[in-house]
Amino acid sequence: MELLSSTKVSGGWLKRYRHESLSVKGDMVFAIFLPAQAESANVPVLYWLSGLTCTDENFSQKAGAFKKAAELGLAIVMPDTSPRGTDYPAEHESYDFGSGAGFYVNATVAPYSNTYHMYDYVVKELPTLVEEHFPVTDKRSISGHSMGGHGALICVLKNPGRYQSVSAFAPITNPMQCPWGEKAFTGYLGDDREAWKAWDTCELIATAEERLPLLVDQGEADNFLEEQLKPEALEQACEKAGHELTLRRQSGYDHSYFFISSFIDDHLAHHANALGL
Ligand SMILES: CC(=O)Oc1ccc2c(C)cc(=O)oc2c1
Repeated sequence: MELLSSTKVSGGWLKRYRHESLSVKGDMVFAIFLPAQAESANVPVLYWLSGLTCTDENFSQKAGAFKKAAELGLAIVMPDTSPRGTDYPAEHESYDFGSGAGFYVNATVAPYSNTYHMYDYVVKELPTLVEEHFPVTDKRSISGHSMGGHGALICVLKNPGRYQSVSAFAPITNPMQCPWGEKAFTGYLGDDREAWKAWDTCELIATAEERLPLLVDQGEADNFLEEQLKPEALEQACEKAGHELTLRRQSGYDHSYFFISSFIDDHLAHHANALGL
């Protein structure tokens, strides 16, 4: 692992690293915030999954999360949103597919199937690396925004027992039924829509083995609300399955990090509570 930068913030440290990933067969960059408490004890970790076009840096620079995380004694790990450094067909042509848009799946369609294994990376490889090299416990929570909200929800639903809590900001709740998801799933997973169900929150909710309560914030002035995000689909799936959902429709908020920064403290408190902080 190569340390790229180290910055003191809120009494803790924000560090960025580059490392060689086996899951994506190439270099990946991630950031970790370590609160001051990590100097004397191991602390639990919140994994933050960012949305389309983002890198590890959007959350660290715009969410305003570190003051509260420092108070709580919570580490935050921020991975990138796709493999980098390849040049596959269509990989760099649009903001919603390929580079910056890994969708947290394991691609099965060539050539993306060579390296687009963001699910394995964020669920297994990165936590193993983090828990080996940093003063953290194996108590994990996960959250994310938009494409990353979809990622956080599927990671929890597919891995009972692995996370203590989950939340999301404006998640893509039903990717099988929206343009972003249909494009990404066709490109990464192929034409068989049955295979897509294993990566769709609304499908996974029906058969989940563990039912961690979901905290979701959704801006009512979000331009992507009706066509892409579909919070009502999540409401219906949760209602049908008896899955606890706190869906907060936030008047006037859009899809930006201004929205995230307005409510991130509530999400950190939700995770801290589940993590016993
Ligand atoms: C920094 C920032 O604003 O990030 C951002 C902007 C737009 C989007 C969209 C449209 C989708 C998504 O998944 O993430 C995302 C993130």
